[in-house]
Amino acid sequence: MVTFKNFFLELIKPCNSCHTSTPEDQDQKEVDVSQEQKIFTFQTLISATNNLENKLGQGGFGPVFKGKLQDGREIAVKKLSETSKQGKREFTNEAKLLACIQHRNVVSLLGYCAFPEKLLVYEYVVNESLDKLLFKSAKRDVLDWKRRYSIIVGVAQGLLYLHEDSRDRIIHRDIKASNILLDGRWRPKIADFGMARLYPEDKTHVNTRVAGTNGYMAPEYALHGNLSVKADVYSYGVVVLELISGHKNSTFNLDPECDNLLDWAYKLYAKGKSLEIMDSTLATSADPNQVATCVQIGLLCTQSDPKLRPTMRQVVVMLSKNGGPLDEPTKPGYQGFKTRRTGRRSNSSSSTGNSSGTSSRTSRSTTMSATRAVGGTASMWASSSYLRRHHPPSSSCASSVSDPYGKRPIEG
Ligand SMILES: Nc1ncnc2c1ncn2[C@@H]1O[C@H](COP(=O)(O)OP(=O)(O)OP(=O)(O)O)[C@@H](O)[C@H]1O
Repeated sequence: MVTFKNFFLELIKPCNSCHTSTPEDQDQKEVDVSQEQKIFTFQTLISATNNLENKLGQGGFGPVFKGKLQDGREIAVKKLSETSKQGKREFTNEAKLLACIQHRNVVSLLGYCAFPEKLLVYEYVVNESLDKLLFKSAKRDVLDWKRRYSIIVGVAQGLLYLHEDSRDRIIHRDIKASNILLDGRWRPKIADFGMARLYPEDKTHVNTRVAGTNGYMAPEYALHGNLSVKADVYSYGVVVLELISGHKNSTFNLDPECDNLLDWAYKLYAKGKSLEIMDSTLATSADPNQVATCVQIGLLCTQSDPKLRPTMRQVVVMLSKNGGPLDEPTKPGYQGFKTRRTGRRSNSSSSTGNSSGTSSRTSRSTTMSATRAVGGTASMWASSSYLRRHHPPSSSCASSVSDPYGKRPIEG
């Protein structure tokens, strides 16, 4: 049996010699050479975190603590909660994927401790997560338009790297404001790879069990478990609209006619009033053309049909000065979904080796996640009588319903 320690050794050694091709990545590599991922002793991390005292937050698989290594580097330490069964798998998944990733818009994994506690050690990202500033803080105005725009661009570049330019092609599956950390220069770093999936180059999508967070999950993924890079594009679009408006999609309640932030943004866009979704704290800093472009990009990314959504490469081009005219977005949400959902989901394109047994498990997982995982219009369809009729909850899913973090286990 491969021990946890051996697992990491096998994993990390070859990745330290990963080759990168672009000059930008080579810059990054110089930094990484001096900060190789390593095995930390439990004692080192206990001292560094002052006995796991300074808690930064609580994630799906355990608490995160702030610490400082003897060499002065600040760290964030994620501890696998003993009670978390799904956490063990997410924990290993996160380490495995992050060990091979090097990009300025993706958080760096510095190392780990396997015994007696399982701990992952990251660079500490000083301004912590975007959600804390955007939704929970009176300090929202520190995020002026220039910063928000650079977050929009940086997250797009990080996702493009994951989808197309990293050694393994990766779908993050849980892009949301709390998984975007901001460094001292307000540059975004994508974090939390517990649920990320590799996907084969020759497949456009895979069928999988659903895992994700309320308000950010693409409809085809939440309902059918159809996972492709376009699920991340959708979540990215939600984050873009949240950044512009300062409102959280899943708790949006500004307009009784609109089920969620996406509907509201589309309604105003269709009336030629996109700028009205803008957070009032941006009034003095905003560049109206950029804001309008970003609203349109957010709406293009959250279109119900994944084929209509742009790729992250196209988003990066749209955000560049030479982006040119943008397409007209179609309505976000579940438009067109009712008709596609009438048949049983086909597994023909699955590359995950789903047996029929897995398939029915996928269907049940999908139901439960969708019921509590998508906001606004999405929750309308997710919790609709249609969904209950076609995907009745099963006892095997019941335990997941009580998961306070809205996460679902990933398959092996
Ligand atoms: N490297 C880091 N630097 C600074 N703060 C961090 C770092 N990693 C995590 N945090 C803080 O710890 C909190 C918990 O992180 P974690 O990724 O475990 O969970 P989450 O994304 O908030 O929730 P969930 O696991 O349900 O998605 C984050 O919201 C963030 O504020």
